[in-house]
Amino acid sequence: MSVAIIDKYFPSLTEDQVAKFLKLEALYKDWNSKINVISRKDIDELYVRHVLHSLGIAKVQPFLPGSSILDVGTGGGFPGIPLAILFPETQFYLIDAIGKKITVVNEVAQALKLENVTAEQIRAEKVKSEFDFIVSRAVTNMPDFVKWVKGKVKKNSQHTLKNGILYLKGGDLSEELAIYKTAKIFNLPDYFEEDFFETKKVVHLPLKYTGK
Ligand SMILES: C[S@@+](CC[C@H](N)C(=O)[O-])C[C@H]1O[C@@H](n2cnc3c(N)ncnc32)[C@H](O)[C@@H]1O
Repeated sequence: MSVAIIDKYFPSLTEDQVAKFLKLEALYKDWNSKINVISRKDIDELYVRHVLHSLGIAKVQPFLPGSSILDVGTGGGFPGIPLAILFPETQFYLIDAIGKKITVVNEVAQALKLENVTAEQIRAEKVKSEFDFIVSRAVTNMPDFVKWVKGKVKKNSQHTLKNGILYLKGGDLSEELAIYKTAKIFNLPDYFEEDFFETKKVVHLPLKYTGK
């Protein structure tokens, strides 16, 4: 399936954004042959399985210009790169524990002239700054994730949600979140279970992490 599928769900893209999305396929096919960042069986479905899936976050939370987003465990740049194309005036900080993956992210960001992307090899636990939002996809279970990102969401964000994490993940989230019912870390049941666009996957997006 081609880049046209993005236009179906995001019809107001500029020519520059369409051109950037279009370039992703060749870039990732080339980089994936050198450093494996996307599973081989998925690379032909890049736009649906990776790009649109990442953009599911935009459906729930459009980011404001000037806001800052941390992408934890970005791998080859998901969801950070597609979101950075969609929100060119939002600053994205993409991190991963593995240096080779950050090499791919930097090369892709440079090829696309994405000036709103900074990428670094660093473990999530070591990040010191605070962000308006933390995004992530398929990295770890919720309890570990919460430990890593605790204290990294701004208390007074300009966003209506105030602060939050948007984590695309599968698995039985109700079980993983059960321990938070008493801790009140999440305002349950404030999380989404949706089949975004044509990804044919149910993903969970926990919202309104209170950061306490
Ligand atoms: C399954 S991959 C997912 C990559 C990407 N988010 C995606 O959806 O394609 C998980 C990634 O998380 C990274 N990771 C695991 N633990 C991490 C940590 N503590 N800090 C930063 N990155 C981590 C791994 O190196 C790996 O690249």
